[in-house]
Amino acid sequence: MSPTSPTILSELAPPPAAPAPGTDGYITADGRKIGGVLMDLRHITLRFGGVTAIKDISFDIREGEIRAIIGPNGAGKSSMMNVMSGFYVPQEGEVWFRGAKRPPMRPYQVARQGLARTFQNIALFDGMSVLDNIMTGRLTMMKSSLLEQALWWGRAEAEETRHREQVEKIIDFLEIQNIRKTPVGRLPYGLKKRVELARALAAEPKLLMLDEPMAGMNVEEKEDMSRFILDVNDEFGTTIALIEHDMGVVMDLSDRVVVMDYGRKIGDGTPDEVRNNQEVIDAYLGVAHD
Ligand SMILES: Nc1ncnc2c1ncn2[C@@H]1O[C@H](COP(=O)(O)OP(=O)(O)OP(=O)(O)O)[C@@H](O)[C@H]1O
Repeated sequence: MSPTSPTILSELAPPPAAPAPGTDGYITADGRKIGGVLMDLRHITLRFGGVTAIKDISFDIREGEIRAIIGPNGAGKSSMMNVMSGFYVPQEGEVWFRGAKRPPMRPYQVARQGLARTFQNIALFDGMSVLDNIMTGRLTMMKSSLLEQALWWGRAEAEETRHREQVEKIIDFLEIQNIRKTPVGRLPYGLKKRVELARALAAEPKLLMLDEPMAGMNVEEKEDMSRFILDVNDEFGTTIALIEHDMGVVMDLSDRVVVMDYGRKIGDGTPDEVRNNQEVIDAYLGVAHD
């Protein structure tokens, strides 16, 4: 591995113990409970050869929070999400999750710790039904052996029933009952994004990461997706980190916002604090948003 390239799919390592953090939380203006620190990113630096995508950035995400990462194109937002999801291991810095420092581990191991994500470009199986796509979200939770699954035997049968029940709940919650048998390739864009959200939720994550969940959507689809994000947070208590370019959506949904520019962090705070931060206005917002 080159010292100037991030480690991808790095060495297997046992997952650390995951005690819940004990720091104090707070109650939001709309009555939601925000808990202690769930993920803590400390002095993260990520380089691709000569390009420094992330320069010494630190921030945390609290339990129950909706946390946005914003910034202009190329600011390093997706790279940061890839560090959070374990896809890239940064050259410098530490990722702490549920009170423990995370050693280098494969993304599926990170997923087993309670992280799930959606992607900027939809990553679903077009030829498979909505239901089957969502079921793939539970793969990291399946415990029966391949033989048991092939023979539909013992544990496999009980497991499949339990997974199906959970998936059906999510289908109801996201109001996609009527398309559950439809191949994903036939769906309009907004619904595909909703199916991607459903698949991520199927993994029952503690931290759900959404990379541009509204990209390419019309106004109505954005309203629907905003409502679902709020409902997921409220109903399941899922902590949500999202990258989004639509400032109206970001300011409406988020409890706190991190602002990146050229790999640096130039702002971090509540939507009000961020939109009144002069460096953020100069670099990104241009004018303060109402
Ligand atoms: N795999 C890679 N190899 C080399 N350079 C990369 C790689 N991924 C990202 N970069 C570079 O790192 C910088 C940050 O890119 P990144 O995609 O994280 O930004 P972003 O804020 O998510 O941008 P956008 O809003 O356009 O998606 C850019 O200069 C980009 O060209």
